[in-house]
Amino acid sequence: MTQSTSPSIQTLTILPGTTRTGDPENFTEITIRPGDTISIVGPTGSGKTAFINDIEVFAQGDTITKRKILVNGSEPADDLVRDPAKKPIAMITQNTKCLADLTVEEFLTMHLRSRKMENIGIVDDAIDLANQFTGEKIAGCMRMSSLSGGQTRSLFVADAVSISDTPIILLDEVENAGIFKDRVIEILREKHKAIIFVTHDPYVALLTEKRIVMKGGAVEKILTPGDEERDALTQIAKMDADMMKLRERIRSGELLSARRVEA
Ligand SMILES: Nc1ncnc2c1ncn2[C@@H]1O[C@H](COP(=O)(O)OP(=O)(O)OP(=O)(O)O)[C@@H](O)[C@H]1O
Repeated sequence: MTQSTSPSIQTLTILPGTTRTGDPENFTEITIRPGDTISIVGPTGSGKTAFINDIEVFAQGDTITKRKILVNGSEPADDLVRDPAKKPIAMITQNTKCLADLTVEEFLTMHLRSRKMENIGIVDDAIDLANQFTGEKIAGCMRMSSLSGGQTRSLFVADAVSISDTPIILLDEVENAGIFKDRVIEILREKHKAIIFVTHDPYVALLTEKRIVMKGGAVEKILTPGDEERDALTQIAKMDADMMKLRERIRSGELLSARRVEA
């Protein structure tokens, strides 16, 4: 059987806590559903990581922010919070690194076995999926410890989708890490996963449907731009593609003469 052990999540609700100065946060509730794409933006130190950490630990007024997280409208059951096999949330950060001396295939197979799932092509599916997120090809025979940052994060997102089958994926500032963010968003939306990015990247911010703006440790605004930003998104997609080309040229050792900056 290849059943998911994560429980069915219809809604995840964030209830307000307090700002860094102890005042009540100014929103009623934020509800996240499968398929939602959300970015968390704001200046350095504004509380973005604290916000997704609250989601990751299912805060119950017991973190510095005093927020509460409800699952399907209620306080989450204990096993949902404590049993890693049942946890419906995967968090992938810039610092995600795998020290296991295993091949990619062995690593994924071990994860499958720990979840009592049979490998009927799931490992291959996870590797194929990871390869859709990164331009640096991942093969099953590669050692986990030799993967680049982009490959590792792509594999962990694919692992969260294919093996953990978690309905909610949190990504903390992974934008410069060699992953195709538009593909990640597109595929996770297709697979009906909720994805929440902490980001400083304008392209990611505009690719997501909802934008939560943080300030002083609190949610300052919740934006749902809809069509209003469609033209800006087209322009930013082009700028992002140009920046990627430039990055590749610099990586390959090219000297950028002023004449040839625009590729
Ligand atoms: N509501 C809050 N009440 C009290 N302290 C808070 C609150 N929110 C965040 N903090 C604290 O403020 C500090 C900065 O928060 P955080 O790391 O979440 O910011 P950030 O926006 O992720 O910053 P960066 O962009 O630099 O990663 C942390 O020490 C955090 O614990």
